[in-house]
Amino acid sequence: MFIVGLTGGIGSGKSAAAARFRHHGVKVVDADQAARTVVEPGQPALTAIAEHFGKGVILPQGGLDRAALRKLVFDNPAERRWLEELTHPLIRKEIISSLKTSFETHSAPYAILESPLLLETNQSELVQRICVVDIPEEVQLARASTRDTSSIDQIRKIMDAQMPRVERCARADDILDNSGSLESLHAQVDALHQQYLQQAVPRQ
Ligand SMILES: CC(C)(COP(=O)(O)OP(=O)(O)OC[C@H]1O[C@@H](n2cnc3c(N)ncnc32)[C@H](O)[C@@H]1O)[C@@H](O)C(=O)NCCC(=O)NCCS
Ligand SMILES: Nc1ncnc2c1ncn2[C@@H]1O[C@H](COP(=O)(O)OP(=O)(O)OP(=O)(O)O)[C@@H](O)[C@H]1O
Repeated sequence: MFIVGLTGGIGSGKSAAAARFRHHGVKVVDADQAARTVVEPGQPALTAIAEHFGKGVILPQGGLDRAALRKLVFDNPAERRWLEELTHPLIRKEIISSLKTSFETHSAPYAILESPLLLETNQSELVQRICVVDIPEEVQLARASTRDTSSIDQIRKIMDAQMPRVERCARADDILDNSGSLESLHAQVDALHQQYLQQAVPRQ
C-alpha cells in the first residue's frame, strides 16, 4: 500500500489540497473525521470525556460540544494531553481501518492520509511519504480565523500546540506552497499526483 501523509498546521490548506487529490480519483482518509467518529454518541470515549470534563462539554442532544472542549483543552496543555491520550490510539485504529477499506474498495494506486498531527503522533509510521502544505504563519492565522468561529488568540494557541513550521518543513519529502492562489495550489497538486503515480508503481 502506497500512502502519502498530507499534513500542515491549522488553516494551511490541507482540505483544499485533499480536494484536488480527490478530483484525480485518489481516496483521502481524514484524521479529523476519524477524530469525530471516535467521540460520537454511544462511543466509550464520549462517556470518558463527560466524566472527566463534566456535563458542560455535552450538548442537550447528547453529542460533544466541540467548541466548549476546544476552549478547555487549548487553554490548558495538561487537559489537552489527557484528551490526546484518550483519543489518539482510537483515532489511529479508525485511520487504519479506513485505509484498509479504501484499498479494498478503491482501485487508485495510492491513498492520502490527511492529518494535522501526522508528525506529532505515530501516524507518520503509516505513510511512505510526507507532503507538507506550507504557508507563512501570518497567512495561516488570517485564513484560519476567517474560516473558524475561533478568535485569533485561540488559533494562536492551537498553532502553539502544533509542530513549528521550520521543523515540519524539515521533515517533508514534498512541500506544497499554499501562500498563493488556489489555482497555484492545484497546479502543484497535479504535478505531485503524477509523481505519486510513478512512485506507487511496485518495483519489478
Ligand atoms: C478539541 C476538539 C474537540 C475541538 O473540535 P473542533 O471541531 O473545534 O476542531 P477540529 O476537531 O475540527 O480540529 C480543528 C483543527 O484543530 C487542530 N487540532 C485539533 N486537535 C489538536 C491537538 N490535539 N493538538 C493540536 N492541534 C489540534 C487541527 O489543526 C485541526 O485540524 C477536537 O479538535 C479534538 O477532539 N481534538 C483531540 C483529538 C485530536 O488530536 N485531533 C486531531 C486529529 S488527530
Ligand atoms: N490558496 C488559497 N487562497 C485563499 N484561501 C485559501 C487558499 N487555500 C485555502 N484557503 C482557505 O483557507 C481556509 C483554510 O483552508 P483549509 O480548510 O483547506 O485548511 P486546513 O489545513 O484543512 O485546515 P484545518 O487544519 O483547520 O482543517 C479555508 O477557508 C480555505 O477556503
